[in-house]
Amino acid sequence: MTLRLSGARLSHGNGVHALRGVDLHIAAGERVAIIGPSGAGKSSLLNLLASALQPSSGEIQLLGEHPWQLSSRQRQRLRARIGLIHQAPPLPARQRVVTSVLAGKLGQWSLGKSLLNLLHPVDIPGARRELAKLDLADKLFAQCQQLSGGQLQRVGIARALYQAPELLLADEPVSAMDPVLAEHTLSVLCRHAEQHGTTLVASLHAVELALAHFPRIIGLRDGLILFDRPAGEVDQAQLDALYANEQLLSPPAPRVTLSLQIPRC
Ligand SMILES: Nc1ncnc2c1ncn2[C@@H]1O[C@H](COP(=O)(O)OP(=O)(O)OP(=O)(O)O)[C@@H](O)[C@H]1O
Repeated sequence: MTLRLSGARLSHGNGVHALRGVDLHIAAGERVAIIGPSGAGKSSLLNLLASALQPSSGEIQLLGEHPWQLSSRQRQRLRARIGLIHQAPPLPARQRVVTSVLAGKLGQWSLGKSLLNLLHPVDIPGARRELAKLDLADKLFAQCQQLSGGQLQRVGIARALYQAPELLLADEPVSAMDPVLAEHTLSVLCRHAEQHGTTLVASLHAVELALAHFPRIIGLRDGLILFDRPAGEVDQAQLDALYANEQLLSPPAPRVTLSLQIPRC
């Protein structure tokens, strides 16, 4: 079993209840997309699963551990087994891409090797290999500040691929990419997960990409799971209910092409 949430609630510092009692079980090797309207709690859920945030109440089990019952050192070791891809990767502006990618293994390397890596990249071929999968090998020695938003997202993904974690979490990983790159990048992520037996959980605004690439879809709304079903069973009525927005005059629920609902990897 990879992860389990029981009655998980999360309130942010300002009192906003981002998650209001989530029960969830995801088995090892599953690929799951989380969809839902803005503010539904998708990022909050992923941060909970990354053990970056502690639930206000309820239980969480990750990779067979109870993260908040561990010492901080043990929790650090658990986090080294989890990769979190951010929508806007927090990479130092002047850092070289090669160093950013290799930093994916900092949690697994000794202090000596980590420090050495800051002075001179210790595995340039490894970084080049992951960047090449994302068509970014030519940026190996560029500074992060020289990259576009979509290129930065791919550096963040290359870093997570290099880390090769057991659990890979991705928060809107392709939001800054054009449709062709987004499609390619999700294929790379899914193929990596399949080949390594990695559990992959990604939040996505592009419903058609979620349906096309992920066998299981979770619809989140107002901090609660509205539906949790195989991609092939998600229908337009469920999507309409998920994205209904009474505040807008004409709610534009996404219309999806059902022919895209075949998982490709
Ligand atoms: N750090 C924070 N402090 C206070 N409130 C927060 C914080 N992060 C998120 N929230 C609130 O928690 C709720 C859920 O936010 P979250 O970012 O998890 O939603 P989301 O589904 O990822 O949204 P989006 O699709 O727009 O990224 C929102 O009401 C948001 O305003």
